[in-house]
Amino acid sequence: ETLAPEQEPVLEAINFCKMDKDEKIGSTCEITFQEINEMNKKIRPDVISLVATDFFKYFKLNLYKQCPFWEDNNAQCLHRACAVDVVEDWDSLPEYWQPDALGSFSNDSIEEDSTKDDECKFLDQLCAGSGKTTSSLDNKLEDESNVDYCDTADFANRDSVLVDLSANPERFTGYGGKQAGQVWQSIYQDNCFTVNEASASLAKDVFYRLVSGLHASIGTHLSNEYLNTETGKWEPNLDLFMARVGNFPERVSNIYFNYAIISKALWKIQPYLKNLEFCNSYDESVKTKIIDIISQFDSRIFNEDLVFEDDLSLLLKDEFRQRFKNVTEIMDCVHCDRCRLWGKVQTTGYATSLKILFELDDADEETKQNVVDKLTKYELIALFNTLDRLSKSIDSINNFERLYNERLSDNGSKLANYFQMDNFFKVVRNAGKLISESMNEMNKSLNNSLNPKVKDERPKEEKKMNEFTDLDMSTKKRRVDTDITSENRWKKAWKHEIHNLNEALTFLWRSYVDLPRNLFNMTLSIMSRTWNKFVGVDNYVNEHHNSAEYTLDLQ
Ligand SMILES: Cc1cc2nc3c(=O)[nH]c(=O)nc-3n(C[C@H](O)[C@H](O)[C@H](O)COP(=O)(O)OP(=O)(O)OC[C@H]3O[C@@H](n4cnc5c(N)ncnc54)[C@H](O)[C@@H]3O)c2cc1C
Repeated sequence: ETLAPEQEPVLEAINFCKMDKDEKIGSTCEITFQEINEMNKKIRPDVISLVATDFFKYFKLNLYKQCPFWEDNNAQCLHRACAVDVVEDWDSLPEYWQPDALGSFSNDSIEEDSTKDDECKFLDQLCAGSGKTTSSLDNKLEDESNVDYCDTADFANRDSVLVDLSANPERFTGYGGKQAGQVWQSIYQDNCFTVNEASASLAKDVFYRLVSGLHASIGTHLSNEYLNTETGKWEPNLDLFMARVGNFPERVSNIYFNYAIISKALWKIQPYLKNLEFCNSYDESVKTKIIDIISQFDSRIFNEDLVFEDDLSLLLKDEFRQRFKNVTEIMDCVHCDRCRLWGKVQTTGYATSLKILFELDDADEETKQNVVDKLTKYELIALFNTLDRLSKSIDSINNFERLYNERLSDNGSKLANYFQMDNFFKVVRNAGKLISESMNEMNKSLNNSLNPKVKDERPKEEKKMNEFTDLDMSTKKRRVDTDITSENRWKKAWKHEIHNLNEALTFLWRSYVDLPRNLFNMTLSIMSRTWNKFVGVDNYVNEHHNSAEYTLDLQ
């Protein structure tokens, strides 16, 4: 789509998130970026307090599972930041978590009853007698269903550990390099559907956006909580965010897209949540929070009916489900435990939302209720924690916007005129490729001029594009001129000439000043050479480099 002429000056003034806040976030979503920003502001406090409750802050995973897809040499990320603190110190838990308060529960009984989900029992006790959630978990573990988008049997594995998510925040760990790249590459490769390409295209698009949105959300968190080695504090790193996410509007928009997916899934199960009983003492407040959050959502946010609407739908849906299941299992190939933990939480959250979105519709009311009742508590925990991750990502993106503008105004340069607050999200309609390419280049030169230390990953990204051939990424144009305006070009040329003139005059001046010394050195050298010749010895006086010699620095 081409731009209306009156928009062009505004578009020239865009910085990294080249999206119009008033644009819709995708063809399957009747909602704009701005509407999601506003929605998120309203729910954020409730989401924060919900995931901090005892029901939602624990998750279970198997940290020792082998990578099922390729030969893994069991290497581990050994940074402290990669580690996960599992729940071992039971004494540190609040009173209502203690074995006494939980009746018959004890560590001995855990070891004896190894056929069941031990720590699940621990959680189940919290909701003792509360019916649905507890019993549905048990049912679920026995009932091998074919509507799952992730492997829920993992939650019943006796090697699994219970983890307090609030004690293991998702942040920068230092994990990366070839191994992390291999995991991402294989996740993106799962996007290659074999069924009829045309009918697969929308599903493929949804799949790609889900994965890319997850990737971008992780990138946002690791940039938002980055260890500043000078202060020892975890703080936002704007440059890192720009390099990983901010300079790629598509990635930012995929975070919003994932937000739409999760919130539509929650919107859809709202009528069937009545049977869920969380925990006696928290039941009411937890439920109230959930209802308050979901009541802010809007059914227009995502239209799942469009994704699998033609004849090939069933086949495609099966393939989609299996491929997404693979994505959740690839998490077992992640060498950094902390990253694996959050990767599992989020892929389980997405898998749960896909199950709700794509498996709930054809059923009658009773069957729908049954599907919701059968959600395991870990699926619910993952679903709400994934909402929290996305909600925090969106919050952080808005904060990075503020930091970016602050930096621009600190520089006090004329460039600030190009980046007014309102322009942050202004977009190139439908992210027209040509414009976005030139904007990327402009951002690059701006970043460099704002902060010479800015780490620009562009060449690396370009290099890696060969490895990620399935990714739909535009090829970057070679930069011809890094100046932004013709005014700047004249300024630069003027400075350049003045510098050269200065160099020439200094050179002349130094030649006159150095003349007597140079004449003396020359005479001495000729005399010594003549004397050596006269007495018949080799010439041992070599010309030596004069440190005082002035070199020209012409540009
Ligand atoms: C499951 C998982 C969880 C992780 N969790 C954490 C964590 O909690 N903390 C932490 O510090 N690190 C985490 N990492 C590592 C992190 O994601 C990066 O892999 C790492 O920081 C190295 O980044 P990179 O710049 O080399 O490129 P990577 O992020 O590894 O990306 C590889 C390539 O993918 C493409 N790409 C990048 N982002 C996107 C996107 N959003 N959409 C489409 N394509 C994209 C680019 O071509 C890029 O070169 C995790 C990795 C994985 C696989």
